[in-house]
Amino acid sequence: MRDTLRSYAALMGIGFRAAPWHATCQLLTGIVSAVSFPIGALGAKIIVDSARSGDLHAALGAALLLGAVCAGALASVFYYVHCLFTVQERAGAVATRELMALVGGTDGLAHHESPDYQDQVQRIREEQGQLAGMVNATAGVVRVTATLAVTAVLLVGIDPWLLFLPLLALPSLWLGKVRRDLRKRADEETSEAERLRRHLFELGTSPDYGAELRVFGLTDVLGARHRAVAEQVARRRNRADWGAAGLAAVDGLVTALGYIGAITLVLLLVVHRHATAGDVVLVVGLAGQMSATVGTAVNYGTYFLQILTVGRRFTWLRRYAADERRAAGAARAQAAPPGGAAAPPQLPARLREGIELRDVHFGYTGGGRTREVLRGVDLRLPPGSVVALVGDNGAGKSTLVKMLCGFYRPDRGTILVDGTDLAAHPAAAWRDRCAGAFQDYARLEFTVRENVGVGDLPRIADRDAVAAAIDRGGATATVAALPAGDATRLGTRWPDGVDLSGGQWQKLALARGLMREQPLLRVFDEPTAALDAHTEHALFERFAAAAREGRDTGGITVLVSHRFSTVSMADLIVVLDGGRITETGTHRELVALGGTYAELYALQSRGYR
Ligand SMILES: Nc1ncnc2c1ncn2[C@@H]1O[C@H](COP(=O)(O)OP(=O)(O)OP(=O)(O)O)[C@@H](O)[C@H]1O
Repeated sequence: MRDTLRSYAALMGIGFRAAPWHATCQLLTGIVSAVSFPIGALGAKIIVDSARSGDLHAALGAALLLGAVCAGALASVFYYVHCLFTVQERAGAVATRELMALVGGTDGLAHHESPDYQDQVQRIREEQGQLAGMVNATAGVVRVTATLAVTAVLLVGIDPWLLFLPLLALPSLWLGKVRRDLRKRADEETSEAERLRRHLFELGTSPDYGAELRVFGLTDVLGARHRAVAEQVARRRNRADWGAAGLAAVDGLVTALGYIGAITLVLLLVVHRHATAGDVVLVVGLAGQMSATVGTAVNYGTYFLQILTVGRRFTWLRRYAADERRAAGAARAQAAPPGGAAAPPQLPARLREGIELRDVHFGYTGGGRTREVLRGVDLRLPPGSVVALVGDNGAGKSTLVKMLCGFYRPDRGTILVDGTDLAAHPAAAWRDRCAGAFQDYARLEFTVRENVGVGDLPRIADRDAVAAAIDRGGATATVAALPAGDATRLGTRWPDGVDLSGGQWQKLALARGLMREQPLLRVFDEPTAALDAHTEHALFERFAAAAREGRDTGGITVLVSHRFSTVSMADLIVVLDGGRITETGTHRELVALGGTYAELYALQSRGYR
């Protein structure tokens, strides 16, 4: 219950924060328009009764009241609709931003691997439009409640038994909830299949996979799989829809019987002179309106509950993010030096001792089990050094790089930065001192300048700094050849957008990773796979020279590459195998050792001869 209230408050908060005036007016104008119909029916009753008793003044007064009520209802409906759209639009933007902050704002990456998390995020993505709808749903429920309340008062005035008419809304609401539950269960049961269906669609239509699909002739296979999955989803959802349709028929029957019963009762009252002709008009009007009101009540009630479900997911995400923050805070507190000050330790301006990994273990958790990927890694990265990580695919190189960046916390062991546990530092403070380029670099469809400048946000508008980073990334010629130079917009979905080759995108990602000038840690996790070996070698030679020049800050450069011509220039080479370090040393030392490195180096060198 507390969760439900919290979810409700969160979603109403989004609407009221986004458009406070319009949200308030939507609720108020909703009430005005809701009571106008029963009041109008009352006006009709007074007109009929006054006409029958020959009271012209009362009849004309009631006619005037009716006209005023109609005018008020029309005006309030217009403003209600205006408020509805305004709230919906503004709240949608606020909700989307909050969602982006929740998903992208957590310190680490571990949540992206949790199936539970992915499932919630996927569903919330599909239903995100509803996050903005709570003010609308509440206004709808308030409107229906106001109509039912005024109707009940008017009916009780004729005969208390007529109260059963508005009370018929209750079974209708219950049947509506059962119908909604049927559909919800079907959606939940088909959510995995639905994800697969979307993935197949994406594979079949994305330009990224076009070449492979054609080479392997996969289009038909994907189509057949898509058909099978779509049929499975449709079968399950159809079953739920038929069940819901049956319940809707029962609901309609109950409402119709209620209508007939109310009119019969008031006619009997007239026959026994306990009611007037005007009462018949009033009951016919109210009962006729009742089925529409009950229908609206069911729709808004269902909509309300649906949004509440999305709200619970939203609250779940919020809580997840808060738990993550708390866990990071607890880890920081635990890692803080004993007897240290309450404030977190400061990162040094320059590294003196370097970075040290002590018995670091880490595993990815999925499907209820953890698979260990790093097993007792002990490693010292000296200040100002260029360190290369090598090893077979899946050896754990990228995982180690991500741990150094603070994206994952070790399951066991510690990472020390100048002797202080990395976990003791706020994640954001450490990330501000890191830079890098990764295998899965982002293709940001902004201008070239922004694409590179986001690598150091405070200097994004500094054209010289961006040009220098583009030069360091070896992308000057690429950018010069673009129609508007560094102001060229990238991406084919924009009218003036230009697409780049894989290698050109990678050079921009490299330039982005080189925007920060004096980070304590710079990582290059195979960001040059699309470049030829000579270009990669030349670029890394320049990076290494720049890193060595900047040794006064003690910054460490870690690079991952499968090309030994690049790796050989590092000050320290680390060979990883199955999550363990098997060899460390300089190129010369490792060749002399005659182990895995020497063997692989010899193999690649022969290939180049
Ligand atoms: N997000 C993840 N969730 C679960 N397992 C993962 C994840 N990322 C990597 N792994 C697994 O961890 C192991 C190490 O992966 P990692 O990417 O660190 O290797 P790598 O040495 O960088 O490989 P490559 O040279 O292919 O890039 C692999 O077996 C991989 O399947």
